[in-house]
Amino acid sequence: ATKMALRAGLRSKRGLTGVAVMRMQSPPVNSLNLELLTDICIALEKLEMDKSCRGLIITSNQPKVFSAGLDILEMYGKSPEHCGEFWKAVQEMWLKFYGSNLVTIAAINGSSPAGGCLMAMTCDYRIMADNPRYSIGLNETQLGIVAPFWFKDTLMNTVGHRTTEMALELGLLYSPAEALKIGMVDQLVPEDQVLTTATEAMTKWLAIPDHARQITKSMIRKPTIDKLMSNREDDVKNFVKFISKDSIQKSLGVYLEMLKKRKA
Ligand SMILES: CCCCCCCC/C=C\CC(=O)SCCNC(=O)CCNC(=O)[C@H](O)C(C)(C)COP(=O)(O)OP(=O)(O)OC[C@H]1O[C@@H](n2cnc3c(N)ncnc32)[C@H](O)[C@@H]1OP(=O)(O)O
Repeated sequence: ATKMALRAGLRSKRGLTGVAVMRMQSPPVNSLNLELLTDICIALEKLEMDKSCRGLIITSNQPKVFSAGLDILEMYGKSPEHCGEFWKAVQEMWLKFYGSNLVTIAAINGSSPAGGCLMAMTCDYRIMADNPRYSIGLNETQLGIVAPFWFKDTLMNTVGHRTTEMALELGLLYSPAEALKIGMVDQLVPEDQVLTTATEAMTKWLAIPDHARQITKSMIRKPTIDKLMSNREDDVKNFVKFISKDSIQKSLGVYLEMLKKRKA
């Protein structure tokens, strides 16, 4: 069953209050299915309304994985209606995180491909475990699918135009060191220090008056958010049309098989 442990009002050794820690706990790999996406959105909505909460750290309770990205099983062999509902939930998660008034920090304690990378990139700051076995990036083309414009925009806003061309067209997954180099993540630390470092970084961000930081964040991100807001329905239709194609379903099937074989 999907579970998401949520601990609001974290009190660290340094006495940091008003910071919630969201720990994704959906075994085995925190793939973003409809249930987990809905849980995350509801939790974030509650925190946004809680006046005592100023910051959110999102991390994983699963070993070795932050999030495996969108749950492929939500897009493979499902009805167009189901795919549409699923895509609305993905949009909702992105809109809520990218437009959040809270300081959001991703404590990336494992691999974070595709939708997992997207989720991390919606945050204000990213700290990743310095483990060369982990990877992060938007690898959609490797699955034979196309990252939609708002995935592309989020990446471009984070790493710039040229790096986005290379990263997206080739579907590159980066090691933590490479991700740091291109600016996909902001800091690398030993695995056991990811959460404490996130808490330290949060202190710095919370030293800025909320209203000034929030208005500045909105000024920078609003055009990207507005672009999806004014195209939400078309984006859902495009997704359903694209994902329902026989050729795309076949690619997803082959990819799922590959994941299973790799394990064997
Ligand atoms: C015009 C508009 C068009 C729009 C087009 C659509 C755009 C879609 C956008 C985004 C797409 C995505 O996010 S797709 C998801 C992409 N994710 C990946 O490619 C990651 C795949 N997973 C891995 O690489 C690895 O699992 C891992 C590195 C994350 C972890 O490795 P580990 O060795 O720890 O675990 P396993 O590989 O053994 O996996 C365990 C178990 O989980 C299944 N699994 C893994 N990832 C997914 C997933 N994303 N969805 C569903 N299921 C997943 C894997 O098959 C194993 O299952 P079994 O135990 O049954 O074998």
